[in-house]
This record gives sequence, structure tokens and C-alpha cells, in this order.
Amino acid sequence: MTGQSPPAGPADRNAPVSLSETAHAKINLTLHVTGKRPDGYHILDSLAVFASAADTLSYIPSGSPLSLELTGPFGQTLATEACDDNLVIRAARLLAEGRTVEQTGRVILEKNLPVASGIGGGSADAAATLRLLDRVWGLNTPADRLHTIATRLGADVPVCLAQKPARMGGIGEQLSPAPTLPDCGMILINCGEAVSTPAVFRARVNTFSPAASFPASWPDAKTMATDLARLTNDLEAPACEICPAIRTVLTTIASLPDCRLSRMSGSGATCFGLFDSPDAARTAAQALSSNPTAATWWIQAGPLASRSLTDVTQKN
Ligand SMILES: C[C@@](CO)(OP(=O)(O)O)[C@H](O)COP(=O)(O)OP(=O)(O)OC[C@H]1O[C@@H](n2ccc(N)nc2=O)[C@H](O)[C@@H]1O
Ligand SMILES: Nc1ncnc2c1ncn2[C@@H]1O[C@H](COP(=O)(O)OP(=O)(O)O)[C@@H](O)[C@H]1O
Repeated sequence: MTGQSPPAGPADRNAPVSLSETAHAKINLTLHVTGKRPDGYHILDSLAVFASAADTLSYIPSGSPLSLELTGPFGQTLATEACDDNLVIRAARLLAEGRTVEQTGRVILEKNLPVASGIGGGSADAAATLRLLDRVWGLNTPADRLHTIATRLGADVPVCLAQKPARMGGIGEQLSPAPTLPDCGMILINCGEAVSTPAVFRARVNTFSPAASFPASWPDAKTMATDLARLTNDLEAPACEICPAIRTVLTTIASLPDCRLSRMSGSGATCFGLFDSPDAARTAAQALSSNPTAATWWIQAGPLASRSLTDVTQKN
């Protein structure tokens, strides 16, 4: 069978097909803008990891044309946008392109991640849709084709396929291995203001940073945080100009007990804090319950995944 495509359809037609996927928040521990392409896109060097916070995608079979239903705390934020513009539907259409697929069924997106917040929720949803519908439709799409489809959906989508720590290059689509990460904890805080990615790129000072250099592994969160503190998120300063509340969030995180590092993710406004363990991050989050400024903030605490969060039984 060498060199032949696998037959379409699940390997074992009697095996139950999981009808849900989790789409985890992508966190840029570092983000250096290293250059600019002729088309205006910025070239990045970023260490991306995944948090426990996630959207959920579920599929309910039906004979009706493929549809999207939005639920969850941030579902309403997306409800005003055209369904066909949602990355879930765009991902489904691209996956089906050139294949014999009946595009039917209901996709339910439980939107738990704040929208336009620097944690790639839309990209994570797109990648989760590719994994989910590839399985449901029994397509067995080869990994390189899935990567190509993901890149067409957005530069952040490929890293969200495997949901594992990775170094992102190019505009995000070039993936290489991350250092081996220690077990550690992370708090995520979003002040509630959506921040426009193009606006942040436009607002940045026109200088470039060198690519980061990393060790092969970090033994613990303290060592990792010390190394990361020497690096930057180059979008943090311009994002703070656009959304000053980010500064308040960053100083609040930095002042939490046992916080090792506080920084913004992506183009903002979500910021993260690193801790020695998930429990330390949860304890720090509890400390915020008596802070009135934090009353309206979206706050999540838990582990930083050192391995892939995508089901290991899948090929990606
Ligand atoms: C900044 C990052 C870091 O991971 O994360 P988020 O803040 O989105 O989570 C990503 O590079 C976001 O990539 P992506 O999500 O694909 O960006 P898009 O919204 O498609 O880009 C919107 C606009 O931002 C500018 N843009 C985006 C990416 C890039 N590398 N250079 C750019 O100059 C372009 O003007 C583009 O038209
Ligand atoms: N499923 C989705 N979830 C979030 N945003 C989506 C989705 N589909 C399309 N979008 C569009 O993508 C934009 C960026 O969303 P998002 O991925 O949440 O940003 P970020 O990468 O900054 O966290 C939103 O403003 C929205 O218009």
C-alpha cells in the first residue's frame, strides 16, 4: 500500500466517532517582530503555548445543510457577524473543497474565549473544525494538506492543529519545535476590550527585534521565566497605547503572589502570568476576588500544557 492514499472513511466503521473537539487558547510567551514582507505582513518569531481555557465544538448529525450555532459566554459577540464569515464555516468549506462530502449537520460552537483578544480563539476554532469534520466526514486528510488548508485560513491556524508548544516563524505558519517546557501554571486576564490586530501592527514603532534564542529545555518555571523576561512581546507597547487598561492588567498580574512573569499575548488585550504550578496560578486568581477593579475581568487559571492537547489518537 506504500504511496497510495488511505481509503476515505473511518478505519473501523463500527468505532464510535467523537463528535466534539476542544479549541484551546494560544498564548504567545514571546513575540518578536523581526521584519516586514513586501505585502505589509510582519515577520514574527514567537514561542506559542496552549492554556487549559478553551472553546468547544460539537457536531450533531442532521440532513440539513451545514449550520453553526453559537452558545457560551462570548457566543453573542459573534452573533452579529455573518455566519459564512465565521472561521468555523470557512474551515468546513475549505476542508470539503474538491472532496465528495455532504455538507450537512449542526456545528455548535461554545464560545468561552473572549473575541479579538490575542489568544487566537478564532484560529483555534478553525483548527478544531478541521480536526472534527475530517473525522466526522471520514476524509483522512493527510497532515500536509491539513496544514495547507490551515494556512489559507490564517497564519495562526497551523499551530492550533496540534495545540502543542511551538516556535512560530514567517507570519506564523512556519512551525518548529519549542524547548521542552516544565510543568507550570498560568493565569489569563482580559479586561474586556476587544483590540484590533491590524491597528496594533499599524501602531508599532517601525523597528525590528532579532529572533530569540532558547535552550533545548527549561528545568523549572523559575528558570524559564528568567529567560523569557529577557525577551519581549513587541506588540505590547503599541497595544497599551490603544488600550491603556492592558497596563493595569499587567501590573495587577505582576503583583500577584508568586508570579514569575507577566506579559501580553499576541496583539492583546489578554495578558498572562506564569507560576510554578497550576495550583499557584489558581491561588493567585482567588486573590483577585477581593480586587474591585478585577470584578469585570475575564480570569482563568490552570496548567500551561507542555504536550499536545490534540487527541493523540489523531495523526496531527
Ligand atoms: C498577532 C498574532 C500572533 O500570534 O496573534 P493574535 O493577536 O491574532 O492572537 C497573529 O500573528 C495574528 O495573526 P492572524 O490572526 O492571522 O492575523 P489577522 O487577524 O489575519 O491579521 C490582521 C491584520 O494584521 C496585520 N498583520 C497580521 C499578522 C502579521 N504577521 N503581520 C501583520 O501585519 C495585517 O495588516 C493583517 O491584515
Ligand atoms: N470562531 C470565531 N471566533 C472568534 N473570532 C472569529 C471567529 N470567526 C471569525 N472571527 C473573527 O475573527 C476576529 C479575530 O478573532 P480572534 O481569533 O478571537 O482574535 P485573536 O486572535 O486576537 O484572539 C474576530 O473579531 C471575528 O470577527
